[in-house]
Amino acid sequence: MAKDLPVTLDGKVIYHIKLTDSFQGLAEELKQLGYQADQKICIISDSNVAKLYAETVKNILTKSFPQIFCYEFQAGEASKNTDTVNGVYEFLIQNHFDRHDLMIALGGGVVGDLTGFTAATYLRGIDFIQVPTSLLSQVDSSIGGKTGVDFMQYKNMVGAFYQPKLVYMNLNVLKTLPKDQLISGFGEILKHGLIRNHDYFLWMNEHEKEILALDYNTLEEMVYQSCLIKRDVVERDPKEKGERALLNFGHTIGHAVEKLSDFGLSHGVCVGLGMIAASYISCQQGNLTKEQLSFIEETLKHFGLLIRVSGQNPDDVLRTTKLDKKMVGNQIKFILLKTPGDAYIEKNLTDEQILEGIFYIYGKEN
Ligand SMILES: NC(=O)c1ccc[n+]([C@@H]2O[C@H](COP(=O)([O-])OP(=O)(O)OC[C@H]3O[C@@H](n4cnc5c(N)ncnc54)[C@H](O)[C@@H]3O)[C@@H](O)[C@H]2O)c1
Ligand SMILES: O=C(O)C(=O)C[C@@H](O)[C@H](O)[C@H](O)COP(=O)(O)O
Ligand SMILES: [Zn+2]
Repeated sequence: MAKDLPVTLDGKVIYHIKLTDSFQGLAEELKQLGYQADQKICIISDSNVAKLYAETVKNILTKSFPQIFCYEFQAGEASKNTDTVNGVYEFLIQNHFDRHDLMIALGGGVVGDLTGFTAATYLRGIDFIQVPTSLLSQVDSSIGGKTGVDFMQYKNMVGAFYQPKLVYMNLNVLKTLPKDQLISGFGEILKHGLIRNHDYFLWMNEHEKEILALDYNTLEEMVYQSCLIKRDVVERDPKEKGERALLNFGHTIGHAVEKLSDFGLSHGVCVGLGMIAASYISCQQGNLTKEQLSFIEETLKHFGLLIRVSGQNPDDVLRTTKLDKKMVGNQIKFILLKTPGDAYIEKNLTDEQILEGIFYIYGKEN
């Protein structure tokens, strides 16, 4: 049975998040949304996902939508940039895409962020839908309309809030996802529990075995609960004026580690490290007990995430953290935990306090 989560903005349902076990229902969903046979569709995918799923999706759609085009780019974060966007613009122009046509992001967060940004800007905006295929993109990046690309090594520096018309996921594609990418997804999932729902964090602990064994029903419940948390936050604050910033828990330091690793460490792993640093700072602030910090560390470890890292200089990490777009004046907007399951925005941390958190994940606790 498919699961359906509507996303409401300004009192109106803007799109639905559909959790299914195949791509078969996609053509029907598009028809229900009013798309017609004379509209062109451009499927954007990366080199890994295209090989596995582009043909299948194309075949499913062709009967109802005969004008299907596929564009593929090299997989990886290094492709999430304006050069790749230019390539997509060219392809759309060459194939005469107009404002009534549709783009489909078939892939992980890189494909989703890049396709969404291209859709937001091509002809001042054409429709797009998200068909997320990585765990991370199913639980996080396909929802909420943050689109964008990296610029000069700065994460997500150029982008737009632009909502998809549909988020349609086939959970069975997780079977082909490499293990390290599954682990990356756990980073954002555990983040959802830590910022908003401690019971969900505990549920993850209790269901670790079934999750790691990819038991379908448990995975479906996990993805659903995570989508629910993210959906609720972005509905209340679509443009990150307040509460949505909590979704950045672990990202302030995490983005710096990600950049400094030259994107060699996955997004979710870096978010995990950032969450450990932020949890340590939360502990130093007197919010979390040492036992709570240890429990968070153990949980991340069980799901294959890193809790310590090496190879970078903590001072460089602090410097890079301070180059992030989340700076307000000279102050970093930092997300801390009041308690597991309840996060808040802290704008008054000193460099020394942040550095302590960074030192902690580099195994150099004072
Ligand atoms: N917009 C948002 O709200 C948001 C939220 C979280 C993360 N992000 C962004 O998302 C990106 C990370 O996304 P990601 O982790 O999906 O990375 P990704 O898109 O690079 O995908 C990870 C890898 O898995 C492969 N892959 C994807 N689905 C597969 C499948 N079913 N089978 C086999 N291989 C598959 C991809 O080809 C890629 O090699 C980052 O750029 C991050 O900044 C955005
Ligand atoms: O949706 C959000 O809001 C998030 O912050 C989700 C994050 O997991 C995601 O990595 C997001 O892309 C970070 O956005 P940024 O604005 O900090 O670059
Ligand atoms: Zn993230």
